[in-house]
Amino acid sequence: MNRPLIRPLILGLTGSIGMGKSTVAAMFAEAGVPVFDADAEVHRLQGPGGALVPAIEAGFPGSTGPQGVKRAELGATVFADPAALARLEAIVHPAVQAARADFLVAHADAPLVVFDIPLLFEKDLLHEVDKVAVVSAPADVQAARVLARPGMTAEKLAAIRARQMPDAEKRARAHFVIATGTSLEETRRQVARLVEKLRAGLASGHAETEQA
Ligand SMILES: CC(C)(COP(=O)(O)OP(=O)(O)OC[C@H]1O[C@@H](n2cnc3c(N)ncnc32)[C@H](O)[C@@H]1O)[C@@H](O)C(=O)NCCC(=O)NCCS
Ligand SMILES: Nc1ncnc2c1ncn2[C@@H]1O[C@H](COP(=O)(O)OP(=O)(O)OP(=O)(O)O)[C@@H](O)[C@H]1O
Repeated sequence: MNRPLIRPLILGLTGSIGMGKSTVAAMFAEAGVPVFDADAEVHRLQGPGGALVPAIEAGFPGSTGPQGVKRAELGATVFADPAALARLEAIVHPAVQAARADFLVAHADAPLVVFDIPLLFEKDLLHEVDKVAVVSAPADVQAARVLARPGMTAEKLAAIRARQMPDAEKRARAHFVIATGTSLEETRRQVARLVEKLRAGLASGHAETEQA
């Protein structure tokens, strides 16, 4: 990716389904840190009039309509067929990467930015970031949060978990772990401490694992 010579420190934020990544990303934004939301970007690119709609229609005829990509239908196709998923990713990922590069240029003066990337580890995107923070909560808390969502079932959750790297492995690979099984206030304090530390340039260059 083309980066400006002087650029912000890039903190990759990731975590498995229901771990609280979106909530924590909002806490970084509240603390004044620019946040790039990969999922939101994909939704924009695939939404009504989205830049990727024609290419996705060409690759997957019938998968789009006036509202852009019919995500649930396309998901049913590609999640059952790894070759189809790879074809979709080959359309989507370069566009997201370009949007990230633009975001970095737009925030070149910030000391710190966050790239919120749900599948950071799974899609091998470590080279896009300088440090990685993983949001994590106990498995029972994760399951309770996800199963409370409309339309979610234990079977769907199991299928999604099977496509994601286990939480313990993510934590082992992270530079920082942000615990979200606690109160929102405690998590907000962890985020504030981490922001302060990274902004101050105190984070060592080592791949240490620590609580934020
Ligand atoms: C296939 C699509 C349209 C389905 O959309 P839908 O809203 O139904 O599902 P959603 O995006 O919420 O994904 C559901 C779950 O599937 C998993 N998942 C999504 N994309 C991928 C992928 N490329 N590889 C593996 N798992 C994936 C995630 O763990 C997620 O929790 C959409 O997921 C998509 O366009 N994926 C390809 C782009 C991509 O890689 N996105 C990930 C963020 S960059
Ligand atoms: N300490 C905490 N930190 C973060 N979230 C918390 C905390 N305590 C409770 N929650 C709740 O847990 C839920 C987490 O949902 P959120 O959408 O942030 O997760 P996510 O990991 O982004 O999910 P997904 O990957 O499925 O999009 C929210 O309803 C949030 O209010």
